[in-house]
Amino acid sequence: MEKDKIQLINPEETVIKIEELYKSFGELEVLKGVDLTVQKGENLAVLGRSGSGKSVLIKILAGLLKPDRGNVTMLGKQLGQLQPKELDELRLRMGFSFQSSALYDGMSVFDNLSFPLTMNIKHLSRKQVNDAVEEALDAVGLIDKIERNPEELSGGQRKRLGIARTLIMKPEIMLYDEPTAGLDPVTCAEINALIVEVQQQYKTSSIIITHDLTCAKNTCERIAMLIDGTFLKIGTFEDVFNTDEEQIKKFFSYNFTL
Ligand SMILES: Nc1ncnc2c1ncn2[C@@H]1O[C@H](COP(=O)(O)OP(=O)(O)OP(=O)(O)O)[C@@H](O)[C@H]1O
Repeated sequence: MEKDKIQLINPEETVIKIEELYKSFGELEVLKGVDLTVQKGENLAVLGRSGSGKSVLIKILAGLLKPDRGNVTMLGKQLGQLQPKELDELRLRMGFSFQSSALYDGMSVFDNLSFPLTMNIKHLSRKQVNDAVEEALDAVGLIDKIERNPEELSGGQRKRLGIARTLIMKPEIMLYDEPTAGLDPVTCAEINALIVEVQQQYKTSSIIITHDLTCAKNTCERIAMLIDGTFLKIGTFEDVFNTDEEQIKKFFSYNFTL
């Protein structure tokens, strides 16, 4: 897959802007002045060692954690200035593919999708709900599983269902936390392809937190390397891969699975 051939929708428009972000837990300084922008239509991977603060960063973007200092602007709204209702409205414009986003195992695949839709958008007709569920399942290649229960699906299919559950709300931003973790190489490749399809079909802009270099290379226009609490290097995969920075070279040498 050749990511550099994808045309960004509007590379001039910034949809995520992170400025001078700090977060500590007691004595532990995790984020120490993080700056980052994501352009409209772009997929950006955040790479970093275990414990470097990737999940903390994505939780701040999702509004689940508050930073100690700094600003996050998403879709033109500054997170720190939003009232709870405004934050909820903003979050409806974002899709989350987190490991913790558990599926409802007691409900069918159809109900797993129709439930969040009808919870968030009132007064939809039965046909509108059916059409939306079918469109989201079609997008992730699970239309034939519509009457199954999630526990009957494989790990990769469950991941797809989780993504469909966010797509049903037509998100403008997608946040993926370790989308390929725990999957075999073939399933990883399928999820990577799906992430790119979502970007193209739904015109999303995304941040993808990952350890998986193949995922970063095949799904993202740019990579941001989180080391010692800041982004040491941001650029194309090749820019980052070919850097002389010792800590980045070490990260790539231990993670080289391409
Ligand atoms: N709520 C919390 N309270 C205290 N410490 C926390 C909390 N959340 C995260 N940390 C600490 O912050 C650091 C960064 O954690 P984080 O989960 O962001 O790492 P990560 O880069 O996502 O790692 P991994 O790749 O292993 O998932 C870790 O040392 C972690 O123990």
